[in-house]
Amino acid sequence: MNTLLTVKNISKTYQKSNVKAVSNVSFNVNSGDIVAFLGSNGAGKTTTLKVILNLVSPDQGKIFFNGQDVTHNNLLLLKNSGTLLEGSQNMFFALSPIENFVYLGGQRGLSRKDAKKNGLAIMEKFNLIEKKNTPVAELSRGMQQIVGVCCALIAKPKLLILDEPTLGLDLNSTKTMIKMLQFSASKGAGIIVTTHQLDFAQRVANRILLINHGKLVLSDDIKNRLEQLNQQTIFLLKLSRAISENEKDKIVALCKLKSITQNNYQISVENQKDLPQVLKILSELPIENLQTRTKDLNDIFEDYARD
Ligand SMILES: Nc1ncnc2c1ncn2[C@@H]1O[C@H](COP(=O)(O)OP(=O)(O)OP(=O)(O)O)[C@@H](O)[C@H]1O
Repeated sequence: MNTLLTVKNISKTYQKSNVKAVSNVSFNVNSGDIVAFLGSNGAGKTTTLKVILNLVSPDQGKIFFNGQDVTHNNLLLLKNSGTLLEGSQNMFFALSPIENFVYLGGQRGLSRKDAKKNGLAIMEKFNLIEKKNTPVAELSRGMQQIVGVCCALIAKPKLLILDEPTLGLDLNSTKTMIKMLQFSASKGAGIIVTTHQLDFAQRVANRILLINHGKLVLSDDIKNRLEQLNQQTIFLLKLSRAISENEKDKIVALCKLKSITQNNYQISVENQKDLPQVLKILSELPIENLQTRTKDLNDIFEDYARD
């Protein structure tokens, strides 16, 4: 798959607040990629997206689209991308979804007929077709979000940049969103999606970018990273009493022990050869409940998005 977007060494300090929001960030988005761009509040995700879209000018670094430098002249990027940015509206609230599709589709070179057809086909998938003539201002927040995503997808762009597209969406709409994004990626689109919903990120994306205090701290294939993490065995234990100091010493000599709540513990066995010995220690504890669990994106996030 070819590289659609290259972000190279971008940095941005906001003069007003003197905050270094983005620090030397680099990554690629390939055709067919769904990249989950994750990080805590204020980590620098939106600023990075705004630099890509030339809405914020970087202090250093370059943006390339299809190999062409679009850092300061992003017409090519805008022509080939669909965006949904947090807090800024990519549609007109006084207009209905259909009117927005026709206007925004027209800007992207679509005929009225095709703009309507594309927009309504997406609304239908979200079961929202009966609202096609209702002004966007009169829709619920979740519905507005869906119409925003329809507008971003209207011209079947090569690059999709979606800032928190699942904000306010119910379970069914989130599932539809996952299917739509995966369908677009299967047709060759490259997608960057920011979200705080890690289960959504894990279900939709094939790659993860994690930013912390403006610095990219992880860029990896999600499956690979989870497979690596799940070489470990994790036990969740509920005991009838607290672990004694002596028991604690035996456990931490072999594995990691984390106290969750009173009498509830998590034990992570990193080395499989230690498992028989760990099981022996566990068999001597007053266990009320024992579960094993696999690691997920929450664990990656906890490891990398610390202060
Ligand atoms: N226009 C601005 N002027 C000054 N500082 C800003 C501006 N926009 C963002 N910042 C600061 O830059 C940092 C990064 O903000 P940004 O919006 O990029 O984070 P984010 O990762 O998108 O956060 P969230 O998940 O909360 O949306 C924050 O400390 C924020 O206060």
